Amino acid sequence: MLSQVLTVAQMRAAEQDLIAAGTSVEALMEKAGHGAGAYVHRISAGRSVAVLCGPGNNGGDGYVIARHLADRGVAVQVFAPLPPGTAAAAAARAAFGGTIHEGIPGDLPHGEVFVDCLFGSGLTRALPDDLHALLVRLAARHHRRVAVDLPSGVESDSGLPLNSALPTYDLTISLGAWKHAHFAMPAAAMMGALRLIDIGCGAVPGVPHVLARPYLRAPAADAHKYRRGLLAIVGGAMPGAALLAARAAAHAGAGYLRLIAGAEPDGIPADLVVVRADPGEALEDGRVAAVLIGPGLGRDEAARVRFASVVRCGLPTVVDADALMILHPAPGVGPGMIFTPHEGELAALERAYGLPGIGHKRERAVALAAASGAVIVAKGADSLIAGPDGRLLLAPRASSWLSVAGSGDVLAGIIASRLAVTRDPWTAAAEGLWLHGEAAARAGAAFSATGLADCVAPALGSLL
Ligand SMILES: NC(=O)C1=CN([C@@H]2O[C@H](COP(=O)(O)OP(=O)(O)OC[C@H]3O[C@@H](n4cnc5c(N)ncnc54)[C@H](OP(=O)(O)O)[C@@H]3O)[C@@H](O)[C@H]2O)[C@@H](O)CC1
Ligand SMILES: Nc1ncnc2c1ncn2[C@@H]1O[C@H](COP(=O)(O)OP(=O)(O)O)[C@@H](O)[C@H]1O
Ligand SMILES: [K+]
Repeated sequence: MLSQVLTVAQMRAAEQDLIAAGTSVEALMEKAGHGAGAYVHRISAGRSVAVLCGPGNNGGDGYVIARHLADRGVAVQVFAPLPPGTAAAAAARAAFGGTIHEGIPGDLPHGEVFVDCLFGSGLTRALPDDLHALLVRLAARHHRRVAVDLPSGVESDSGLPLNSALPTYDLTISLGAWKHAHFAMPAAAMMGALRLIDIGCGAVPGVPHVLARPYLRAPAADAHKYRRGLLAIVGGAMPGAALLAARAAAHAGAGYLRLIAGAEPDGIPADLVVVRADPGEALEDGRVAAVLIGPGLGRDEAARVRFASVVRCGLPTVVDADALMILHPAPGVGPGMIFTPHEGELAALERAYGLPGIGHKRERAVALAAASGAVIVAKGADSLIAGPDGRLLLAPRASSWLSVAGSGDVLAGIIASRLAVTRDPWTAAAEGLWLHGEAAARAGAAFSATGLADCVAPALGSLL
């Protein structure tokens, strides 16, 4: 329930449910403000705090936070360019009783922590110039910046900034539930670390969730290599990418890896079995649990023939890279498969399936999943997973060092390995994407794709 991601309308409905069940808006604001205030208190470590309060209930949270800090002896100043416009915010302001700077002051303090409670989910349009300037100036005069619920000026449902030159934050404290902006670019990049305050919202059926740490098990006591999963990687014109995917797959759980080579690979690792046969024949082995095709495949006629052989075998398949660019809707293409497009490949798939390609990334991925029957792992700085049944998982921000050539091949190898183990596309996509992010966190800075692949086993080990 605490992993659910809500739109503004769903958040309002969830709050209305709480109010209907007997909790007042003031009580919800108190809970939210106390939770957020505790984080700000910890960050301030006793040093001065400036809270910018807007006219709505986000501003109301700000007054509760200010009171929480003042009660603990923190020097806190409130900036309130507009008077409270809701009863709950007015009551919270009255209860604060400390220094409030009204209007737009000329002189602003320098201090340790700035708390942005100007606007939250009620933002309906770009900030007017005077409020925008006040926000930017206050943010610039403080070392640490905290956004409450959302950075002001960010649209909650889209993650789009409605003003240019908005501040960035060290911490964003979401209230009640996650919002889409917390996971969508470009907003997610402005927010710093993310924390959530539980105010008791119930589970909303059918909404997206945040990708969670999976539960994995070591192989069963009586496991053998085939039972753990035989993954066949269908290579093509450029063998390096398939070898990289294989290196990652080897560390992600599959018991046996077989490369059905196209071009002759150099430097084959000793633990990789290379088969030089037509994929159609090679995949007839009834022990193959899953297939990966795409990394280094090429896009020529030979690539199309190899892809057609994979489709005919009807096995659970990860379709990546070049294979996504030559793919067309056909019997056997989609159901039981995982497509792993980056933005360019997503656009190509939308053209292939006659989709308009409009709306939020999450809506485009859900539409492609429904049209194709495949599980879609839409990659990028805001990766997500969409299922043909409409399910959606949003990945927490991963290391930006993943923006290195070959990290997509590593992801494809990990997901394919999990597919060989689990035989379930949805589970494999979720486990694989999580392992990729965790491997990147362990790889540190400036890693190569090979270095990333070598961190997959420790990432997996951390889940056992
Ligand atoms: N409800 C609950 O139970 C709980 C809610 N909680 C908190 O409430 C927040 C949502 O509160 P909210 O709906 O009052 O919205 P908020 O973002 O404070 O401001 C909206 C006001 O600003 C105005 N306005 C909008 N855009 C503008 C602009 N660009 N420039 C100028 N004005 C603009 C708009 O009026 P308008 O002019 O559009 O009619 C309206 O007056 C949420 O983020 C969370 O922090 C928590 O306490 C938990 C319990
Ligand atoms: N800035 C970023 N932050 C987080 N993850 C990123 C970022 N840039 C790229 N990635 C991830 O790295 C991988 C890149 O894959 P892809 O675009 O296919 O690259 P390649 O083809 O070079 O392997 C994807 O999993 C993507 O989600
Ligand atoms: K805010």
